[in-house]
Amino acid sequence: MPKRENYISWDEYFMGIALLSSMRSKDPSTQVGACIVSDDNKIMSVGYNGFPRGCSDDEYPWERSADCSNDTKYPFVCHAELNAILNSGGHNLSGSRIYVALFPCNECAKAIIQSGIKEVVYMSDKYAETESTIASKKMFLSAGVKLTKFTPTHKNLKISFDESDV
Ligand SMILES: Nc1nc(=O)n([C@H]2C[C@H](O)[C@@H](COP(=O)(O)O)O2)cc1CO
Ligand SMILES: [Zn+2]
Repeated sequence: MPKRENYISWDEYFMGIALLSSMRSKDPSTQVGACIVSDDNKIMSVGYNGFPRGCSDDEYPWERSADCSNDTKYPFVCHAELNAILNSGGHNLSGSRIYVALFPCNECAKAIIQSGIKEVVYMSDKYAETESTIASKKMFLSAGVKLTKFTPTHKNLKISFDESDV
């Protein structure tokens, strides 16, 4: 029997895991997931955006704007990329790549560079015009981190929990 042809690529597999992780996010406006992969395609870590451990999703604000910035989510939320780096349990991430649904901010860019991640594969760049993203790109360029826009061959993937589909 010939092998299956319609299997997903490595990039689709890892971005798929990043997107599945993002579905755990409680952020009502933007859900971001990240997946860190070694140069021999082993998954090192995953993460999604959320409040730090012990900071209840039900107590901290999910607002995007307020008179006082501490009444918004921004000072408190831990980004998907930082969570993925911190969740890697101290493993050496040198030479790895990070798959992320949304282009990294300047704070995550610093953590990505300092942890030795060599490539960022991203899907959306919806905040490309912001100072934060412009600063990220400047640092990634200086640090020699490769930036790759994700190019899927499948338009979408279906996951079914129906046991008769196995
Ligand atoms: N690269 C990123 N990774 C992330 O995890 N985030 C998170 C922070 C917030 O929880 C949310 C963005 O919210 P909003 O400004 O689109 O309502 O996504 C944001 C960015 C953008 O730089
Ligand atoms: Zn960030």
